[in-house]
Amino acid sequence: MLKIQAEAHVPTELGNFRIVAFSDRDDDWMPHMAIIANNTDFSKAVNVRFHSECITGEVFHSLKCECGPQLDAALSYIDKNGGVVVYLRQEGRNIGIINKLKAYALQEKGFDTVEANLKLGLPADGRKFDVAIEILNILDIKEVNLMTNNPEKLKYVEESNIKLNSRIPLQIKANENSSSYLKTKKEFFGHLLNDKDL
Ligand SMILES: Nc1nc2c(ncn2[C@@H]2O[C@H](COP(=O)(O)OP(=O)(O)OP(=O)(O)O)[C@@H](O)[C@H]2O)c(=O)[nH]1
Ligand SMILES: [Zn+2]
Repeated sequence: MLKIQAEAHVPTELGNFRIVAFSDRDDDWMPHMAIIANNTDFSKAVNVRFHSECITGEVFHSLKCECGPQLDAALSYIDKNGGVVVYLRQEGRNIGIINKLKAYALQEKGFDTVEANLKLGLPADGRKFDVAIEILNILDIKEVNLMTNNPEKLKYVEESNIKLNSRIPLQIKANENSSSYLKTKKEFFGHLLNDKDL
């Protein structure tokens, strides 16, 4: 059963957070995590982001996607307004970093982000967000303002026991590398993105 395995306070450049690791195993090297701002008021709707891991964007500052700036924006937002980032170990929309790099290699040949996954025999998006809902329940969060542009994440909350109070858009302006990736997100996945920043 998923449970809190460890937690500690960590000061960061973007704020002081409590970082909590969740797993059903105490020897899990890749646990899901919650990054919780100190000033979070759990008696009101909590600002929450479900964020899927992207090592290329968040650690290596890749310009192919907007995951790094989105994560930083979400952390800065919760530092100011209270809230929780649920960091999910779903690298590459849950196909893993090896397959994501294979997909990137196909993208170099002209396939878009969805076509590349499909050509590898993998789903366009292999994620489920039940585990994020489970984590909110463990944290006893009853109502959320969800920081996302992804309608699928909103649907998971709407269909859960947690109340969706509002959506907080989290759109990062495209650069020349990320523009086609973001356009595919809007066209294929129906992401709620403003055209002017694509
Ligand atoms: N397979 C694949 N995954 C990618 C690619 N680019 C980024 N990703 C992954 O896409 C995921 C993006 O996660 P999120 O930012 O949480 O989710 P999102 O669906 O974009 O929704 P919001 O950001 O909430 O609007 C991460 O797991 C990235 O590793 C790609 O070209 N191919
Ligand atoms: Zn990314």
